[in-house]
Amino acid sequence: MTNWAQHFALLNREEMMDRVVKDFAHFMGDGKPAIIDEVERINCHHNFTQKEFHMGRGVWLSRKGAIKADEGTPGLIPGSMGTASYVVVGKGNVPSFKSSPHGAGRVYGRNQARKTFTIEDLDKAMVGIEYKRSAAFLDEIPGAYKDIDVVMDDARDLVEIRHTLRQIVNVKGN
Ligand SMILES: Nc1nc2c(ncn2[C@@H]2O[C@H](COP(=O)(O)O)[C@@H](O)[C@H]2O)c(=O)[nH]1
Ligand SMILES: [Mn+2]
Repeated sequence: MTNWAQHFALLNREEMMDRVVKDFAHFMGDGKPAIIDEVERINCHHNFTQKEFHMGRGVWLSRKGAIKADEGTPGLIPGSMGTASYVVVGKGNVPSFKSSPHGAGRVYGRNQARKTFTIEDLDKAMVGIEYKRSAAFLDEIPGAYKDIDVVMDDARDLVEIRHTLRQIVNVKGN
């Protein structure tokens, strides 16, 4: 059942990426879709459990708030709607069970963030980034998350940074 659910989730992520590529090709094209040269796809998930082999034995490993960071495995570590995100490659760190953080992680819980921040705070945090202005996103304001650069520095034994991505547009559903 776990394998089936994981496979279902993988196919969902593939479908989402297919749609992004298709829409991007339309956006870039002049009347007809542009030809997109897709060089690499990083299909990276967090919050899952699977059977793996670690330190000499088979274990059921749950990565909660974590991604797999096996040696050479590409991954994504997002910051927040207003800060940098990282394309990484795993180092296969044994004591961490070949894992790394899945994102910046929260300083404020969702309810706490909604009570602490205002829409004006969100406007200030999102200067220069195109986003859908709504109080519905106050719980995801960049200030509700840890500093991603500190998190990345703490994770230096777990992953190598390949690319640092800067936010231009943020799209969230509400
Ligand atoms: N690049 C973006 N990263 C984001 C955004 N909102 C949250 N985050 C980061 O992702 C992780 C995981 O999110 P979660 O919804 O599973 O908690 C989180 O810790 C943040 O670091 C975003 O809009 N863009
Ligand atoms: Mn999530």
